[in-house]
Amino acid sequence: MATYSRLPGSVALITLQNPPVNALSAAVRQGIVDTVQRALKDPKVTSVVICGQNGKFCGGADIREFAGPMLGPPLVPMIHAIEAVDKPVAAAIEGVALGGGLELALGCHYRIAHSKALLGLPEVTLGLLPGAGGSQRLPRLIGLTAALDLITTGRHISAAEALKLGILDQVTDNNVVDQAVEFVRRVAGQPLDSRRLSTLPCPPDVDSLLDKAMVKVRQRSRGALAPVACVQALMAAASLPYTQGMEKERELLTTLFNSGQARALQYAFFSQRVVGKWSLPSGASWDNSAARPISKAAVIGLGTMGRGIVVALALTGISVVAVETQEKQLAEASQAVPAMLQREAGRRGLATPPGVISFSSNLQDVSEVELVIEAVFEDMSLKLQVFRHLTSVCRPGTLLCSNTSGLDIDQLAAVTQSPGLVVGMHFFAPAHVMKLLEVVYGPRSSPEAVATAMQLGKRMGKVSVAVGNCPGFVGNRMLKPYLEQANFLLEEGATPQQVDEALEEFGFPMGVFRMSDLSGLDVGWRIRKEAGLTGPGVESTRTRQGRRYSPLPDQVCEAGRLGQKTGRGWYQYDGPGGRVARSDPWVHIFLEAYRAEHDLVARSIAPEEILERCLYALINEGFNILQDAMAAGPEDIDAIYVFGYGWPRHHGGPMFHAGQVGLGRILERLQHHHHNHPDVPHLKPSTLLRRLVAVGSPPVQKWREFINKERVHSQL
Ligand SMILES: C[C@H](O)[C@H](C)C(=O)SCCNC(=O)CCNC(=O)[C@H](O)C(C)(C)COP(=O)([O-])OP(=O)([O-])OC[C@H]1O[C@@H](n2cnc3c(N)ncnc32)[C@H](O)[C@@H]1OP(=O)([O-])[O-]
Repeated sequence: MATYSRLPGSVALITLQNPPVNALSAAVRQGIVDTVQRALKDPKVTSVVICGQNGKFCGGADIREFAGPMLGPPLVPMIHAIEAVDKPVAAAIEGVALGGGLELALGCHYRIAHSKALLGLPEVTLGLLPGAGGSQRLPRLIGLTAALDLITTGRHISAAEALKLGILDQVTDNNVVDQAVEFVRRVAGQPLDSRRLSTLPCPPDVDSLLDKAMVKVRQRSRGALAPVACVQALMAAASLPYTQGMEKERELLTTLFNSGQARALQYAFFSQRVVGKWSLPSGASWDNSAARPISKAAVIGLGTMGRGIVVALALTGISVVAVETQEKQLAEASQAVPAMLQREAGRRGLATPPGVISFSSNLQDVSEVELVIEAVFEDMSLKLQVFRHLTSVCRPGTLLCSNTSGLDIDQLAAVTQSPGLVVGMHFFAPAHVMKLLEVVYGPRSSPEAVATAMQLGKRMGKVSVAVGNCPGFVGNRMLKPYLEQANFLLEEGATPQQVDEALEEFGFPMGVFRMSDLSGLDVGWRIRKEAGLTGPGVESTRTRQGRRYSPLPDQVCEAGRLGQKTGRGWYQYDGPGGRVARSDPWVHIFLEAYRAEHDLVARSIAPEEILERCLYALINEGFNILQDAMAAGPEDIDAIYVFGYGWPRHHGGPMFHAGQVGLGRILERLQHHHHNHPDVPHLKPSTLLRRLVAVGSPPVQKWREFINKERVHSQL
């Protein structure tokens, strides 16, 4: 709703009220229509100020309403009515003015903001475009170039930048409502024509800026619809009169609104928030488990991951003891880390946190910290050694966390005096940049330890997801069948390019083989050796441990081809460290020889089959993970894949995508492929998938409830 009050000096104050972000729900829109009418009719009122309750102006349209029919007064005429008012109307912006919230402010004649406010039109991140006049009014106010940047990126800008761009008329450190009231009193009676943005001409697109932008946006968007529609709306603004431009904006918005991509992106928006409300099979959860405050932490092992973790911690202002026992590595890290910290602080517009990192080669120096993150080489015996040492050095009650990407957390906990204080904190490279953090709880991890790690993740600006302790946790456990299917497809006739093209066409930034070359083929090779799947004494057959196995990647590594780091892998590069992948004749000859050696006849494989086998195998493992209660719900899995594995956000995530394709279809295709490949267990449809199809394939938002019910009735 919106309240009305009359302030001394004939100013009407309209306050939006819809916690927590005063989103423009039907009730708020009705409230605005009613209060603006009232201000109009009140002869004693000479000017109007619109503000938001609880220190936030407005977070935009109410995204929760998008799933249902649109009720209440529409936004566009509501904002037109404000613009048409013949008394000055000022928006007093505090906290945020985003999406429809900024569009509402653009309908006002003046905009005053607090210096800490954030502004923007992030609709594109929700698969939409500014649909309440933003795509038509903003370019008229700040020009095409700046409008193009804000609308196609959806980025939030500071009040200082908004003032510089000309969006704001004033920025204040004081009470913004008081400032706005004083401002409108001062301008009352002045002509308003030039303040009505819809009446101003839109600067013409003299340098075909928009055509060039369209080419770039199409390349960058990898199949996402909204960025393209944003440019089309701006093209309308630059070439059509306002009313027709608005017609085009409405048309484009309707198309986007009804697109699966918009639903996927809105689901991703809420998934990112749902995972913060974590719960464990024990019943412990975010709202009944207290996190411990952390002001001093330590990181053990200063390789690539360790250095990134030190920076991520330091950026929160926590003091960090960075420990590395190898002198050479320590020397390099103590050079590199401060520079990384400065760079990252600069990128985030933060001042570099003062002197919060100390370097040491002595594990004794972590005796006073509250939390330790171990990031040494991915070898269980080494990690056990470190944990044994830590449990003797650290003071009682210290949380011990491991950055392992898939080793058994409970085995590490077992060598400590307080297994309840051991959790996994699985970062993704580069650890100070990638948003995802898997917080891994073992059967003995205490709710307090999980709560503390989740809270710390939030402080580092991470999307933290609580997951159960199983081999590969969630992300890497699902990646295994995806990688295996890709290798099997090569055996059967595909090329690395064909597989990668199909996945990149789907929207992945990089296909599986280019990604493997980037992260280094030796990483997987070492894990397969440790699992006894390959290595000296292991027979080179295509069946290992009772299931189909492709020795292809092992043989590529045995040929010294470890990816970008050696300049050769599944592709060739311009020397070690090269970034540009080019098809390599060696690989094609190698594949033909391999098929001949194993009597395999190459066949042509369509992109559809490549997608089905790689993605459905991954999705199927997602269902097994939900069945095993290693993730609380589909949103957890989808947030992991969107923020950690490059799953295209406009497809929502693997589990959401399964719902969009149709669970019946996924089941039928898995059965088809499993029938053709009975020696590949991860193609065998998960019981949970079968159960969901059997009960009519409820929408993804209903799975969490269904799984909990099934678990109670031990159907799973
Ligand atoms: C016509 C028009 O052109 C179009 C079509 C539109 O306008 S489309 C809409 C465009 N607007 C946006 O894209 C802004 C989206 N919101 C945000 O970016 C952030 O929320 C925030 C504003 C920067 C605050 O961040 P935060 O970190 O302080 O808190 P939070 O945890 O994120 O949010 C706190 C709680 O508020 C909920 N929430 C936030 N914004 C919301 C919104 N616009 N609608 C509904 N709920 C919203 C959120 O789900 C969470 O709920 P719960 O989990 O507690 O139940």
